[in-house]
Amino acid sequence: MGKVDPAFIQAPEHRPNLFATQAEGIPSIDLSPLYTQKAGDSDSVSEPNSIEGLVKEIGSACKQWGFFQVINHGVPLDKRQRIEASARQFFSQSFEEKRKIRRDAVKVLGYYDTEHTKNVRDWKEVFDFTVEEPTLVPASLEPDDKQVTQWYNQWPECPPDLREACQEYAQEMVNLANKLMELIALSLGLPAKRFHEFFIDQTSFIRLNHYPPCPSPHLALGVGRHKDAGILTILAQDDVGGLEVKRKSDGEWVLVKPTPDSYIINVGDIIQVWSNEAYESVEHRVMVNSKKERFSIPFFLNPAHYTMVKPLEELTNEQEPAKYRAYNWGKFFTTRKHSNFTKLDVENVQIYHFRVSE
Ligand SMILES: O=C(O)CCC(=O)C(=O)O
Ligand SMILES: [Fe+2]
Repeated sequence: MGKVDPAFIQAPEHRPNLFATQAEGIPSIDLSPLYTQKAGDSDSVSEPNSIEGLVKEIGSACKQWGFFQVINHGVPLDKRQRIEASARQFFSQSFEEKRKIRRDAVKVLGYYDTEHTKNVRDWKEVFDFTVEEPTLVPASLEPDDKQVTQWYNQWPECPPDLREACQEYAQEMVNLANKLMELIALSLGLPAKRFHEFFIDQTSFIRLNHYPPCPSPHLALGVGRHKDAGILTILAQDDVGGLEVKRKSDGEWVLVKPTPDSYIINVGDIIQVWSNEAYESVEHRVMVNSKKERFSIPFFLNPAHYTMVKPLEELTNEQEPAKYRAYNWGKFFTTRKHSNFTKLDVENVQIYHFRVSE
């Protein structure tokens, strides 16, 4: 990636303001109440008294921002440092080396540097792997085709410990996601374990992102504006910064300042549908800069391919009817994966296509 190819250039209204002043940022939530419960309770957040405050904080962050940051989250720092170091080593190799595990139309996991968000190319290179090996997904995009296929990860030869670092880290992410989903369930007035079934046969994946320095950071974006399609995202960003969130209160883009050893959490489209819009998935994007490269690692929590996503019955009634028709996650997910890979002339599939008009 040298000179800026026109494929990377954003329309004027979507270009970043590199000099935006620092405004009020996303809430920071301390998860230590989860880990200071009496013995025997440490794996569950179903003990209401000790975590009531935490549930309230999570609920209001989901409502007001759709984004928050967590500290004292219980993920060991050495696991994070190990995957971050492996990611750096992997991306520092030659393109010839990286392309050995390049994604193609059949093998959808692995390395690639040509992702498009809303049909503009992103200034980044990535490595994707799924948490479940193999991951089951629909074999075709055809709505009526019920055949299933398996996705396998592609691991690089070098660095040799990348695979283990990724697998260990993935386990930590699943555990943290489980705890966060219990808190989110409680915040919606649901039983803590309401979302447990959606961890079975999950299609979750992790992406190692590398944003190289860009000669024209005012024209391009590391990732164009978008919402995350899944349930929940847990993001580790390095100390460079660049992630911006569209603030719900006024539509301003605000920078998420890096905090060491914290994770950024955001609600995805599926929580928006399940909660019947009590919580909304919020737009975000990534700025790049001309001097520093940046690394980030999002974990995308996704349900099983056979999940029919629709507003939860407990959260709908005659006064609050379901705002969405049910859609099949597997078809939605594979359609998205396919269309981010191939530049399309039409808009990507979006949840509002399933929105019931009022
Ligand atoms: O790199 C980041 O900070 C965020 C990346 C992101 O939003 C995504 O990959 O969906
Ligand atoms: Fe995202």
